[in-house]
Amino acid sequence: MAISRQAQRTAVLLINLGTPDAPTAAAVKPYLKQFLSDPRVVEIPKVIWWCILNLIILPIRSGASAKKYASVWMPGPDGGAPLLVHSKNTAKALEQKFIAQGKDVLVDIAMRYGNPSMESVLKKLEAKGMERLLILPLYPQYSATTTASTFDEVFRIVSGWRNQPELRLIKHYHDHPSYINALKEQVEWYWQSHGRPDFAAGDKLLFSFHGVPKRTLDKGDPYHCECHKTGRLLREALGLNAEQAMVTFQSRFGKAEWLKPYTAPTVESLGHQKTRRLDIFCPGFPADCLETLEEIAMEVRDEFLTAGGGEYHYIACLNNSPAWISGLAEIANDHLGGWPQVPESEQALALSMQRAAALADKK
Ligand SMILES: C=CC1=C(C)c2cc3[nH]c(cc4nc(cc5[nH]c(cc1n2)c(C)c5CCC(=O)O)C(CCC(=O)O)=C4C)c(C)c3C=C
Ligand SMILES: [Fe+2]
Ligand SMILES: [Fe+2]
Repeated sequence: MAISRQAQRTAVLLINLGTPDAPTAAAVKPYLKQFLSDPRVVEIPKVIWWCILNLIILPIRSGASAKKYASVWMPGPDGGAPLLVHSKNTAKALEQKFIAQGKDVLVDIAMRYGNPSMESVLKKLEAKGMERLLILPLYPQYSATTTASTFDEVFRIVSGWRNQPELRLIKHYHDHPSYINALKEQVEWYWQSHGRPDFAAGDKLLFSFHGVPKRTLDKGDPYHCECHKTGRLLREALGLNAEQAMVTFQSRFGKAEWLKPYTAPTVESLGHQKTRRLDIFCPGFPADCLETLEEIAMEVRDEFLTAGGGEYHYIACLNNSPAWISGLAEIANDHLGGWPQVPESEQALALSMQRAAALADKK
């Protein structure tokens, strides 16, 4: 099919990790298989890992994970996997933000694993006349396991195209003032309605980031440093010290050593110490997902309470918070600068079509 390039449009593509299509073992299995077969994610020799994955992990984990997904699945016609629902809402809100700023930018969301696949969304954008493409991974901290894998997949897909778009990539924004400000506002917004912890009385705030194997740090992956920088900047923005607000790493997978301190044992030990109140926030996850809603808000909560801890407060991820949507627009705008603008008449036409489509969506 011949695709019109007359529109010369710029697109911002948000990319998140991915999630199964349904909370069932049958749907979780292919998603996990695609995810865990990525050599950027699991760096174990191919043949050995193929056997472990297909003969042990997938048969056992698919069913167990499906039950966990079922416990957080969002109901209703706009429901589904939380990661997808929140990421889609973020893309819609960002598109609205650009329209309000008078910018003609296409915005969409794709998943690295599962659906909507990066390939299908890129094809859709190509059909809409995309000529310039900004990749914005929903990973504020760079890691080869996530960001690099996403970039690899973009290159792989467009390498097959005859007419390629101009391409820009956002590597990280772990210390971007707009991101830090959105995190700070999210924590303070929670405290406005649930009271602020009494840090002088020993209450704690914990920043839990997704873990990665320690050997990735030894090999030079900057993820660990970037998580700590985010943690420090957020702590300073909230006026707290390193004892009051700690950084930990969650979601350990397998037997190898991962980044420490681990979230669950830290929380358990705070429970044993009879910590009066523990607030926990996941700054590295822009969207709530299985790892935050099930692991942190349910499993780790139980461990804290069982160990003898007092109040446990889970602070939701940024999701669609106004400060985050403004922050994302600023992060994107920093990288869109200098790209040729479409002629004004074309831009006005594209914008009015976009507005009409947005209005039709609302109805
Ligand atoms: C080898 C294993 C894994 C690495 C390395 C890893 C890195 C990593 N992951 C995220 C973000 C997310 N991970 C999520 C789920 C998830 N992660 C792993 C394993 C590794 N992650 C597994 C097996 C799963 C699936 C769930 C399970 O079966 O327990 C999610 C949530 C997905 C959802 O559907 O809600 C996110 C988000 C980051 C940021 C990261 C490295 C920096
Ligand atoms: Fe993960
Ligand atoms: Fe988990």
